Order: sequence, then structure tokens, then C-alpha cells
Amino acid sequence: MPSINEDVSIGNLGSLQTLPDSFTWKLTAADSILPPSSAAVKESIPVIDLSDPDVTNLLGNACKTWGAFQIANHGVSQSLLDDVESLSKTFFDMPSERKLEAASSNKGVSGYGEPRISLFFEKKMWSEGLTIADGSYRNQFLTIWPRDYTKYCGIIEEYKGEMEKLASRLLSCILGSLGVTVDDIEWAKKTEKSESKMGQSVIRLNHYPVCPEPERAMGLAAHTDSCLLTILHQSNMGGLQVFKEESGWVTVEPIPGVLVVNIGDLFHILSNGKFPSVVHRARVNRTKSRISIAYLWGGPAGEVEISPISKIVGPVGPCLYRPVTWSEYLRIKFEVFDKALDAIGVVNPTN
Ligand SMILES: O=C(O)CCC(=O)C(=O)O
Ligand SMILES: [Fe+2]
Repeated sequence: MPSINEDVSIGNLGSLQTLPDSFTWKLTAADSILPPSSAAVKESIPVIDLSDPDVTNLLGNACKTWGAFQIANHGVSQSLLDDVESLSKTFFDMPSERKLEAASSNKGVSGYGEPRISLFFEKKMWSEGLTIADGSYRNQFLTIWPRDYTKYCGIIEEYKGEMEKLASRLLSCILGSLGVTVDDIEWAKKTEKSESKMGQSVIRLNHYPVCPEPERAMGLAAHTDSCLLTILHQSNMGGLQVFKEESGWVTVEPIPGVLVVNIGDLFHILSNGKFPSVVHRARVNRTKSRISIAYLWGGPAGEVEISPISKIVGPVGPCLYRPVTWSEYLRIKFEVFDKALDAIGVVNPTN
């Protein structure tokens, strides 16, 4: 059994019988709430059927109220969701040394490692992840899975393609709820017309191993996503919680085949602050491990700036943010973390 002060490898967390000090969080009672019981009032983010005739309003309300929702009838096949989940499981089940062969380099985002936001927290998080941000995953897959390389690359490609389609569909619908269309946003219009790729995205496979003391551990600490929106597939194990001012931490119960969508910081900017970018986190479990697959959609490719949609900015709602590209925003986020939106805020005269 590892001693409390031993330097622990994140690839073996699931085998630990005690919670090392470096992974022990000081949480208040309100903060330590674990799934499935969440907020005192049992509530959760809305589940929206994408084939509902009222889908635009439903999405708009969910974005305004929660900055998050779940979607059914999204068109992504269950077999693809199962495939990407089992790919993740196959990877995380490997011995630590094998996983480390896919370790992310110092500078790069892609690869295996602890959550990138770990930098901003004193205590370590009870999770490991594989980030697929560019084509370098192909080399990593070749090293890890020389025989099944083509199959696994195919699953990732297909998943990316499906998520990209779904993300653009959600963008159109959500814009509709703001009374605008893709034609009101230069980059969105261009990508739709030319049918060029919507561009930048990151897939993050997350694994939360079983934990001897889930009450005092944190799978993934509270954060907002930096992208436009995130589409998350969670396995049948709960753990995701979203924060709502009036209710505190609210658990997002997994529903088979249903995907979770989070509004990210860039959509908050696009909506000129109308949609909150939801603060969320992941808790862990004593007896069951959990996998989640996050597709973080950054929006337009290249150095395209995102700014509040001019049509919704007016005398009653002055422009709150300056234009920013996703890559610039990411740089700011990884300097100042939860102050990133403030850092690009525009100070408006008070009258
Ligand atoms: O695992 C989860 O439920 C949340 C994952 C997440 O928030 C992320 O990858 O950004
Ligand atoms: Fe997230």
C-alpha cells in the first residue's frame, strides 16, 4: 500500500487504498456534496428532445437559465458512443507505463496526462485523461495500438465528424433563440456557405478511477470550458455537477444515449453575456469508475475573432467583451484561469 506522502502516479490511482494527502481536498459541507444526492431541491438541467417543434425556445431558455442542458434525439448513433467509450476504457485499463507512452509533451495540449487545469489548484485531481487536439493522436495510437491503429483512428475521425455536425446544428438553433441566424455572424456564414470545416475542436477522454474517499477527493475541479460549447458523453455513472447560484451543486444524472451540452466562455462572449458559461466539476465514486468523453468545440478555424454578435448589442446592452480568437483566449485562460472573461471585458461608461 503506498504511503501517504508517496509521489503517486495518476495512471494507478484506482489501485490506491488510501487517499494521499496531495489528493485530499478541504471541502465545506455545501461543497462536498456527492452524486446522486445533489442540491437540497432536487432539480436538474433540462433534457431537450432535438426533434421537438419548440426546440429553439427550449434551448434558449436552458442556455439563459443554466448554461447547460441534455439532448435526446441528437442523431449520433448509440454504437458510435459505445465505440468511443470502449476505446477510452481500453486505453485507461492499460498499465501506467503504456499510457505514459502517449504522455503530452511539456508544451503540447495533446496526449495523456492530468487535467490541464491542475496548474491552478493546490491539490491533485482524481482523474487521468487523453486529449486529442490535433493529428498527433495518430502517432500515439500507432505506438499504443499497433494492431488496432486503423480501427481506433477511424472511431475518433467518425466521432469528430458527428460532433462537428451536431455542434453546428446546435449553434444555428441557439442563435435562433437570440433572434439571429448564422448569416449575422461573418465566420459562421462563411463556414456554412463554403461547407468548410468548422475548425477547431478538442476531444478529451476523461477517466475517474474508483476512490477510497470520494467525499474528500475531486475528479475535476470547478471550471468553465473555454470553447464555444462542449458536448459531453458520460458513461452510465454519474459524477458531473453544474453550479447554479440559487441551488449550489446540481448533479447531472446520466441518461442512456443522452448527451450533455455546456455553454463555454466563447459562447458567453458571443451572446454578450446573455448565456452563462456554466461552472461545472466532476466528483468520483468509491465503487465504480467513470468515463466521460468531452468534445470541446472552439468554433471557426484559423485566426478568426469571436465577438458579441452586433445585432444583439445595442444601447440597452452595451458590448461587454472585446473580440478574441480561441487560441488567444486559451492563452489568457491559462494565465489567469477564472479571471479570463474579466481580462477581455470592455469597460463601458455607466450612462
Ligand atoms: O467528466 C465530466 O463529467 C466533465 C468533464 C469536463 O468538464 C471537461 O472535460 O471539461
Ligand atoms: Fe469542462
